[in-house]
Amino acid sequence: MTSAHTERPPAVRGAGVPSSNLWWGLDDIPADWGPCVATVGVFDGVHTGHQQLLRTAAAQGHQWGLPVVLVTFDPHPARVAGPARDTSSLTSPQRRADLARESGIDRVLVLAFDRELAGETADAFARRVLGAGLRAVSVVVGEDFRFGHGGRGDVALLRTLGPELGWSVTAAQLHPHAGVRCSSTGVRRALATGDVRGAAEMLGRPHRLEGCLLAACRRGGSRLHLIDPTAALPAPGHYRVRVTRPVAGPGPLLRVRITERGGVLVPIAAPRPGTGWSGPVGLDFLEPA
Ligand SMILES: Cc1cc2nc3c(=O)[nH]c(=O)nc-3n(C[C@H](O)[C@H](O)[C@H](O)COP(=O)(O)O)c2cc1C
Ligand SMILES: Nc1ncnc2c1ncn2[C@@H]1O[C@H](COP(=O)(O)OP(=O)(O)OP(=O)(O)O)[C@@H](O)[C@H]1O
Repeated sequence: MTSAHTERPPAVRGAGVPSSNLWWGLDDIPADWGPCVATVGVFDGVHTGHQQLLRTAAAQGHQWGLPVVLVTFDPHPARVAGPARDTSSLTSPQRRADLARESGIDRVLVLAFDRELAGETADAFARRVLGAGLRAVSVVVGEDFRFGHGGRGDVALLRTLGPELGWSVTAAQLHPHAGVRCSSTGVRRALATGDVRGAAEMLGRPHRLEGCLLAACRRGGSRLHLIDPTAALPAPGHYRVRVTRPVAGPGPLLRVRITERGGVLVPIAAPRPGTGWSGPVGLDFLEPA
């Protein structure tokens, strides 16, 4: 049996108010849960393609009077299985859940992606998670969705299992950006070249880095201590960012520097405990500066 729990974060993480719509594993699902509409995938970017898919799932839930659940994985499956590739994080599970909620998702189930889960067959995963766990009556995924050991599960398998497990399948068309499928990979590539505007176009919002400000550099500036050390950094250089804080919301525009060594230097004094600046901040990357 695959371990159901991924690591629960401390009470406050990220620059947003902690999400209350998260389940950290199958054990968190209430015993009387179901039926529901379910969608599955990493959804790291929650980019415009994902948003379109999520709105399709949300519209179905609305029409049928059912809650909509997004099943996601942490860490990114490609850190555990398959060929090595850039899996730097565009969102934390908490932020993913906040963004998913904006597209009409009611609950987010985070599954710890470990070697054991990577070894589970698509058939077994569908039965255990979508069937027994969520009691899904509708599964909504992109038409190229793959899952299960070796990525062998697909839309056709979900459709084959439908009559037995009681769900219908919607395979959503893939939303393009500049003529190619909008993808988290595309967003990571844009950030890696410093194209934060292009990344924002694909995301439908600026890319955000979340962290705490530390007094660690000269001339009164601060260093951003990233909450997630695997967060996707824009290429070294200067950028105009909007600072956001929990509850207080959008703050000032600043010019920050990403160093060659992956430091994030912010030209404001580090906060003192008890000031409005203490606690986590988010930097929304608007444009090169
Ligand atoms: C039960 C399970 C087993 C998986 N095993 C593998 C694997 O062996 N190799 C691999 O590259 N990906 C594996 N994956 C990851 C999937 O290929 C895919 O990345 C994941 O389902 C998320 O879909 P998405 O990338 O479309 O968001 C597995 C996924 C699941 C749910
Ligand atoms: N452009 C898109 N339009 C609609 N649905 C999409 C799009 N891209 C991905 N999806 C769907 O969203 C779900 C999550 O996909 P996934 O997280 O793998 O997206 P991705 O952006 O391609 O990620 P990566 O680039 O890291 O592989 C899957 O069901 C997938 O089919």
